[in-house]
Amino acid sequence: MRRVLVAGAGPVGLAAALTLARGGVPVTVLEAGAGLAGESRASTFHPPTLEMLASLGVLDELMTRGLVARTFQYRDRRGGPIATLDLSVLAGDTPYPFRVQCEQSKLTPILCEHVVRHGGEVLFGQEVAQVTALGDGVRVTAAGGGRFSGDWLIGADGAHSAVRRSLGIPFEGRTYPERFLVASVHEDLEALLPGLAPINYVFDPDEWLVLLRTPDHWRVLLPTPDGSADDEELARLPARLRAVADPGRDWRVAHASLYRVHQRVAARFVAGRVLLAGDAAHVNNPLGGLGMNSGIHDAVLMASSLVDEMPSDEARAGRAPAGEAASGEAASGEAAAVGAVAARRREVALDHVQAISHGNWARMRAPGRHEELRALAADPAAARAYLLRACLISALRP
Ligand SMILES: O=C(O)CCc1cccc(O)c1
Repeated sequence: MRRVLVAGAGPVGLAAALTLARGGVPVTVLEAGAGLAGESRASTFHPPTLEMLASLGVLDELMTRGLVARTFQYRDRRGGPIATLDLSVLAGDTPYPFRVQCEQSKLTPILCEHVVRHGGEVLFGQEVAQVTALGDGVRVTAAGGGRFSGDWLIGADGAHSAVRRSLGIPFEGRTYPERFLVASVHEDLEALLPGLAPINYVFDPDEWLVLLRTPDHWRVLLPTPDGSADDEELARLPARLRAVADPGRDWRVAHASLYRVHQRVAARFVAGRVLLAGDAAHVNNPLGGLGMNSGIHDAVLMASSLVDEMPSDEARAGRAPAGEAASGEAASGEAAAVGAVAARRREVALDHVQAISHGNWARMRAPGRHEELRALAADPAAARAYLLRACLISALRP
């Protein structure tokens, strides 16, 4: 047996699968849905993610579907622009000193096609029901009764991860007091609010918001108090949007959804020969666009460690001339190296992803930061230091 199983065919699971398939490791992706998910919350790709997608051979295809965003803006809801940060200050740090705005649902078909092209298997309608540890591997039982075995399993099956639940790994943290209402609209917001950047964080002590461009829409994120029915809040949406900018009629809303937002981190990202990646391992609020990006980083780094540590069948045969015992030692060495990567990813989730996204949420309503942000934007060295952290470049450096 030499195979890695991946639960979940979202951007995280498929990035892991493509890393494995390109590294010559046989991989099977088990996806509960009948096809790739069409819904798309994440919509921004940070520079280090672009570097990883380039090394996986899929960046050009993503770039043809997305928009390059070289700047983002902090604004005051009443006073307009405060400061525009320019990612060009990262030109010495990354070949991609910009963000790419593109819905995750445009990336997953590209990744899936490349996984299959590199010999990987993607099976739909296979919902993970149970995970069982075997001596040197793992067995997955699907809800329909199918059984799959592998040397390792990567659980990339989202915030409600069946893999994490099956292993009984706690997922503790907090739920934000407000719900997030996200509307995708067919309006030209640059005409309504001149000077907008492609990504705009609009501060206000009473009602902050985010305005961001995707290839197909502008998106508006409005925090929404708890305690009212979803229908009631969706009925209030036209008036709330007209209060942002008034075109003299209601905004054209393509779709809108209301959801709760959590900050949670799994107690462990590795248990035996099972790894957790992306939302299965950690969830955060969407401010700063860190969820999918850090999840892709988990996927590529964990899968790369498996490629490095899982010897080919030929190498394994050469490495273990003394039979079972030697092969067992080799296997425990693999597990230790992979476990160290998983442990580092948990530190990154806590010290970078959770800390930055929560700080972004706190800043949206906090008064009196305008001068500090203007000074930051005007000082290239300070802006670089800030953006290295905000774009998760620092999180990947030793
Ligand atoms: O900060 C970002 O780039 C993403 C913010 C965001 C907010 C709401 C929905 C969403 O898709 C992204």
